[in-house]
Amino acid sequence: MALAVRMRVPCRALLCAGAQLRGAALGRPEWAAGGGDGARRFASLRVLVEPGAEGRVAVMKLKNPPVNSLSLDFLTEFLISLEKLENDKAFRGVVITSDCPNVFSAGLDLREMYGRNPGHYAEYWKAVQELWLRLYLSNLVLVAAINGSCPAGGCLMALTSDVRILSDSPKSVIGLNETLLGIVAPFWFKDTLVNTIGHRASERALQLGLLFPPAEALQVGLVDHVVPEDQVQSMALSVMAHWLAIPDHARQLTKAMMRKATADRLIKQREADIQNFVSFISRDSIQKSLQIYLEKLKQKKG
Ligand SMILES: CCCCCCCCC/C=C/C(=O)SCCNC(=O)CCNC(=O)[C@H](O)C(C)(C)COP(=O)(O)OP(=O)(O)OC[C@H]1O[C@@H](n2cnc3c(N)ncnc32)[C@H](O)[C@@H]1OP(=O)(O)O
Repeated sequence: MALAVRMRVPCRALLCAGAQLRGAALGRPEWAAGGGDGARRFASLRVLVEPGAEGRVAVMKLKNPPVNSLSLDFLTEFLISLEKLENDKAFRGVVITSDCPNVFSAGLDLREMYGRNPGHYAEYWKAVQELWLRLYLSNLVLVAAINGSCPAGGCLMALTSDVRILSDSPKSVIGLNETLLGIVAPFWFKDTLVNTIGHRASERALQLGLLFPPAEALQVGLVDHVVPEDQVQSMALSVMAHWLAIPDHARQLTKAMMRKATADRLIKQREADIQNFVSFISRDSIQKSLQIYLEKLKQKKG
């Protein structure tokens, strides 16, 4: 039954073209015996996977300092790790969290979208699509333990989870803030948000590029729980236990029923979406906006 609902998306192209070529350089994740409970752990350079609870749950820690920006290499490693977990029948759920202080993920890596060539933009966008499809259609229970700032692509990752727990900290803002950068969230980012908080709230959030502080994120339904910083992971594991009490096949079929139509919209036009992205991001005006935004980030530091 579980096989019937495995919604394998065509990730092979990415994993072959990207990951295998990069594999050696990236320090391909390796399984290693670990933990007295017989659970396994593995690590790559930028993704650390540890057993969470009773060997059924893995905790995936994003470890791409300083801000877990989603570079092409990071995406590739993340996808390899996720596939390992999907293929290991021991695991039924994954908690996704950050190993970088105060930041869950700064979203897409702006350096992948600025000053590169069209071929690079196309490769990068394909990887971003793949990340979304693999997470959104995952058979695993995914819980995002959001322990810091979560803008744009970081928010997209969190939105693909089944449950979101946000730390109660002034740094923990979350939202699709693309318009603040002078860029536009693609339709599948928008669809994911609409599916979570509804049309009107999404319209406002997207146009204004809102980054919601914890109380507001909870109120609008962008996250499900707000807890003190030191309780984010324990809360995630406790919520996970609740979800794992449901038989997998019934939960997976239900998840597929809820999400398939949204995913299919992208699957049916992946190539067109890539071309659209490449021509959009290559525009002089968009490159200028990104340059200004990157400079602002640097100035903030000085
Ligand atoms: C039609 C439709 C078609 C398609 C149209 C196109 C659609 C594109 C969709 C885009 C989705 C995205 O995710 S776009 C990305 C949006 N992301 C953001 O706006 C977040 C920007 N970052 C921040 O706000 C902050 O860095 C934050 C995450 C809060 C952490 O603050 P901190 O004070 O801890 O750290 P900082 O000092 O700011 O940053 C540390 C270093 O990391 C760098 N850095 C920060 N964010 C970065 C990022 N996203 N990519 C690369 N580098 C980043 C900074 O420049 C610094 O570099 P050094 O100075 O060198 O050390």
